[in-house]
Amino acid sequence: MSVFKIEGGHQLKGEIQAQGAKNEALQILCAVLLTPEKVVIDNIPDIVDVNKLIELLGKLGVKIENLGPNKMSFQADQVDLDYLYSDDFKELGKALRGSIMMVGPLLARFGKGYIPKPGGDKIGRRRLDTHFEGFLKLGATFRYNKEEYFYGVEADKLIGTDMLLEEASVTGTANILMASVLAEGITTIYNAACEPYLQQLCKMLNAMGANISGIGSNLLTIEGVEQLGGCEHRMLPDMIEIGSWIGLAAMTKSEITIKNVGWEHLGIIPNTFKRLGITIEKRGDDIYIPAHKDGYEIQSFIDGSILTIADAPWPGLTPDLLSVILVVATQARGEVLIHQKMFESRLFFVDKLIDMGAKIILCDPHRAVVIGHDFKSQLKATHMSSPDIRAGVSLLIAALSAKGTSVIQNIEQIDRGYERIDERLRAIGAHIERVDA
Ligand SMILES: CC(=O)N[C@H]1[C@@H](OP(=O)(O)OP(=O)(O)OC[C@H]2O[C@@H](n3ccc(=O)[nH]c3=O)[C@H](O)[C@@H]2O)O[C@H](CO)[C@@H](O)[C@@H]1O
Ligand SMILES: C=C(OP(=O)(O)O)C(=O)O
Repeated sequence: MSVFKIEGGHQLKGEIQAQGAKNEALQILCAVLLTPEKVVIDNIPDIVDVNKLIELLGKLGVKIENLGPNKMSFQADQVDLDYLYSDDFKELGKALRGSIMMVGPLLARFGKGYIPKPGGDKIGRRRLDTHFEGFLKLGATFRYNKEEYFYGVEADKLIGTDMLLEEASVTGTANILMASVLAEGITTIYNAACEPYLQQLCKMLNAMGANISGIGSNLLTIEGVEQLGGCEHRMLPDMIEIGSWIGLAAMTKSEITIKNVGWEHLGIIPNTFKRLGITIEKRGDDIYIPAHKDGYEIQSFIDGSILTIADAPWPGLTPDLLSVILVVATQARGEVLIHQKMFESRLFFVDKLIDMGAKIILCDPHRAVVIGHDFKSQLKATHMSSPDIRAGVSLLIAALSAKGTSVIQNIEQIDRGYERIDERLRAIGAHIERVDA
């Protein structure tokens, strides 16, 4: 097993290109199961979770061709449904969160979809009720094997209906949407999640011949069609990675340009970093972050009270950036309350930051107050383990800004979502090595 060895305290400089979006990729790749025709996908991030899903598709019989860097074609014309009953599927299927989104397409096209309880980050309860309630509404039957943690849905035919989701679940909306595009009649999904990931999925499905309206809103209307065809699709840049690089630049006082970010899809993210006092310049489709030589100052609310940064379903702030925002605040001038509303175990990594000398009070599992050092005191290097993908990258950012050499274990968590992170960071001057432990 490898670890990252990081010598902190160096300024970085240069350009970094954002990879394709992980969470979009997981949806888009599942959608290839909806058609026997060829689907060409570009800007696929070369990361562990995505590669595992591609492996799963391959084992299901999907023909996969490499068409160049980050570009592949997929053809699901000979799907081997027997694979769904294999032990191999039970093992591989539970290795990532995104595999759950194979259920909707399989149910819609083949009348059955099975999946072991999916993995993903251990960041609190991650229920799947929204997914299965949606399938039930479309007419499917549901069974769950408690011993094996194995879920299954079956239906001879899906019938469109109106549904109001209990919560705007990202993967839940994608799953139900992919089932309903081939259902008979009209389906409406209200309280639908509408992240750019989902907008992209809707656009792709329409390019395949689906009839979805309301894209980008929380009310999707889907007129079912009998079959879908092939298409070409290009993934957006990963907004979570972009946010991570903004945080990295500020915290290491580095001048960094993030190339081709897809500004119009970043929502509230740039403004949230501006709230922390970080200067973000739009240069064409790039983000330019100057070196923050004099630090950065957290804004207060208009009435002078302490700023709160909280997550919310899109177009609110994605919960996946709160860990990065928290770590960046540890060197800001001022204080902020970080409120992680969605997940109850995502803030525990702050213990490590406190060990490194950060001033943080964990008020409860959802809220932490951060009092910034204004660079008057550097964080101290330490040994730490990456608990989840975003806490992992946040600890990595902390280590790059800290004094001395840190070691991060369990870096598979970071590799789940960040493509060749060590190599790309070295290219802009980071002192980071992947070493065998
Ligand atoms: C593979 C993938 O795409 N993963 C993302 C997806 O996970 P995922 O789709 O699993 O997450 P969900 O959107 O279903 O829900 C996330 C959590 O937020 C809670 N919740 C959700 C909606 C809501 O309106 N209120 C609410 O409290 C849920 O109960 C759950 O605890 O969306 C999450 C929320 O953006 C992200 O953190 C994950 O990176
Ligand atoms: C929580 C995340 O991923 P997953 O849903 O795949 O665990 C994430 O990307 O931050």
